[in-house]
Amino acid sequence: MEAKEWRTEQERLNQVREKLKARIDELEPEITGLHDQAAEIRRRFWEEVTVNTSSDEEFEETFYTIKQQAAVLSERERGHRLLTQQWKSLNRLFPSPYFGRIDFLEDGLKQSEQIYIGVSSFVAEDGLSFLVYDWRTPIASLYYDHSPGPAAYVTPGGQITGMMELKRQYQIHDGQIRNMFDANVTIGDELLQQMLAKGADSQMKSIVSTIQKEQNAIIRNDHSRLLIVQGAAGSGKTSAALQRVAYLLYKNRDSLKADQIVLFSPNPIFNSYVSSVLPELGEENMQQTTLQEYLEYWLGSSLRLEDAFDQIEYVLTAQSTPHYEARLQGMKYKASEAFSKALQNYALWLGREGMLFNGIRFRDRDLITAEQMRSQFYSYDPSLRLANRVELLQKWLLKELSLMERKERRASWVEEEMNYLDSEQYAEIFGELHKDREVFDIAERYAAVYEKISNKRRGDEGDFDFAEREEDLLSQRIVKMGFKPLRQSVRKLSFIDVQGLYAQLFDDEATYLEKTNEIEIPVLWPEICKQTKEKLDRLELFYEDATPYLYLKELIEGVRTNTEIRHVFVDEGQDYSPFQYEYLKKLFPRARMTVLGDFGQAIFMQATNLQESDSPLFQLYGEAETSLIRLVRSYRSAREIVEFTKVLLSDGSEIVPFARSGPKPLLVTLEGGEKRDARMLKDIAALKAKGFDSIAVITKTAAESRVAFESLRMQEGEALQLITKETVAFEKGVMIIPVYLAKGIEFDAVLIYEASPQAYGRDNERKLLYTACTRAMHQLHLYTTGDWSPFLQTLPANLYENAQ
Ligand SMILES: Nc1ncnc2c1ncn2[C@@H]1O[C@H](COP(=O)(O)OP(=O)(O)OP(=O)(O)O)[C@@H](O)[C@H]1O
Repeated sequence: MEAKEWRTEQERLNQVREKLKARIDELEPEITGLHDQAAEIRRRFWEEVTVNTSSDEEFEETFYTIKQQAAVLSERERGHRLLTQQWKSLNRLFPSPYFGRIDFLEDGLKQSEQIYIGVSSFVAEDGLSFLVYDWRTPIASLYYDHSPGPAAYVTPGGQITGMMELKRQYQIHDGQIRNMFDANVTIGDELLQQMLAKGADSQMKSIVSTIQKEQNAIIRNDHSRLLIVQGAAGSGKTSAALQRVAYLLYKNRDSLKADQIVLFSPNPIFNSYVSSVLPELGEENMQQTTLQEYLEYWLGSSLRLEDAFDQIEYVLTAQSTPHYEARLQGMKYKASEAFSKALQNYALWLGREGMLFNGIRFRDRDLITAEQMRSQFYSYDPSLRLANRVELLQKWLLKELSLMERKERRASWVEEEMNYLDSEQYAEIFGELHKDREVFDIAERYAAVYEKISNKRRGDEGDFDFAEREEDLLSQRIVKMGFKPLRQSVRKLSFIDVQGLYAQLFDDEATYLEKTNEIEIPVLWPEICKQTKEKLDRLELFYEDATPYLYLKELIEGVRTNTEIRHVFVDEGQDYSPFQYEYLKKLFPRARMTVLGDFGQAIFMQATNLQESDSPLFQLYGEAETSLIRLVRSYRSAREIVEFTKVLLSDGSEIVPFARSGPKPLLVTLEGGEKRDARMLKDIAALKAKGFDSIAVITKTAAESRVAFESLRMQEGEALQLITKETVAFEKGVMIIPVYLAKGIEFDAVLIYEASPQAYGRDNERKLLYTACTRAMHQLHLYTTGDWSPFLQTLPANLYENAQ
């Protein structure tokens, strides 16, 4: 580019920075001023108001001055908050105020406008001219969606068309333009090249300056109830999702708060990996959770839930244990739509017969038996939904309990208890009584005044003496305390034996078919029943049972919902079952959903294909409200790695590598584990020397990770981090990690610990190997101490290098 052009741009940059600086300097005293004012108001709050409650008028006066004072305080605080936000965003802009520019001539206008785009907007003192446009403004979408030539963008007022005369990208550091490119086709590959050539980090980075057109469509999708993104490994799904959160927060800033958005992540480590992107963009983080956390929360403490990682560890390591096949069949079946239908039919059956209840017992006596509940339950109108009948039963139980409670006051244990109350309990009850007494006294005074004014004598009920009632009240209190847990458990619906109801499904084949109208069940059903029931008997639940169990619970008890949440994001969406989606939809009835995933990385048994037209996801909200966007360009890995990994997948042909070159993957064969470990340590040292500081040794399972960790450490592998399912964050360096915990994360170099047929031989292990290899950005090594996995043996030899 011409030197003159550079000079002009640098001058403009200097001017913008001067204005930024001036505004920052202007804001600082204002912020301090407001802060001090608010602090002062808080300090002297009570001095400024005179509290006087001697008469109604004084009380009212006091009330209003307090209210007024509180309003002044909150206004100062709000002002302070807003200015601080502004100050922060200006400071974020200062070192690098923008990354892009477009010159756009709108149809019908004579002069084109120069639009500079950065991470937030900056308006000149006149309050009208934008020196920098926020990347989320409607006009900024031109930058991502178009190349120079005819272009259009959509505003709330309609579409604006015109001609893009220039599209330019900048790399600016500390106020200096380091690089400048005029882009023509896509957003300059040069800048993207440079971004992608950088090293991996322990925290994900924002991609605002190089968002690609198809990613922009994900970010700005406003119309779909459900947006599905199927994208190859490294195609920027997670990146686009996080930018989308930032966009939604900006676009709906008056109505949407960050805590109304929830992201379901594959594991806790991923949570920390992505947690810095939004703050980097000046936004607060959304809520982040894992499905496991949610399931545990709703299940409560009555059952211990196996976690998804223990489940996958079982799938990958327990092949030779008895009844493995049955468990696998069970996992698949329990995640299927057929099972969800079966549960719905079961609920209909329960509407007619077979409900199970837990009787209510008190002091070793049956107060209300399960049988009584059952006959009461089935006495209600059978056309009512189960949940409505449960509600009626609950009301009935509470009423019955009140009647019983009243009767219970005369029981002999109550009198005994009164005598044996220890002083603390007595004091507590007496304290309560005292409060009652105050109420009682007021009522007495009121009644007396009323009597005098109306000249009417009150009825007999007012004529008692408080002292006489003390004993009565004491016994009332004692029984009430005894009944409290009973009432609480009725409110929590503990009288429904959900566990028994779920277990009863697994009694035997004939009754299962009868209760559910099912026709086809897994071949090894008897063994599946046995495993499920044994687990339940131990008050535990397999991971695959958790969602069906909660689903059944809700069919019976009614649905629980969270109406606060407006957007649900599900990352690694291929790992959720149709059941789990159904559950999330019910749980968040007011939310839109964005599901991001890659069926090529579906490593859990309950996987859902996201893109097939018969995918159950399309039925979730109906096809009319669902959009599917596919991402096929892979940005993470160097071209040679993408060429290699895409052939690993049987249907990966549509994955397109980004043109960034690196060494071919290296396949290293060694004799024995000791030699392999020694070679790996040597290779790690060499990779570090090349400047790679995020290196992962990826194993198939957690068990293998532990072995690898010990063995490499014994051979002097210094500073290795072992990553387990409990790890919540990681640092750059060398880590040993099972593949299912490395999901969604990336490393400069990846070393596959053992790529033998034993490790990656079965069909479901193909995707596991693919997932592991696609974590590599720049370099990929695979090791074996025997033969190579069949998935590697069939790869064309020109895709990799060999070493001994
Ligand atoms: N438009 C972009 N500009 C710059 N970098 C990008 C862009 N899109 C993606 N990347 C980079 O590519 C890498 C992979 O992105 P990301 O993790 O979002 O992909 P993903 O599709 O979620 O991958 P996976 O399915 O493997 O978890 C990241 O380093 C990300 O920064």
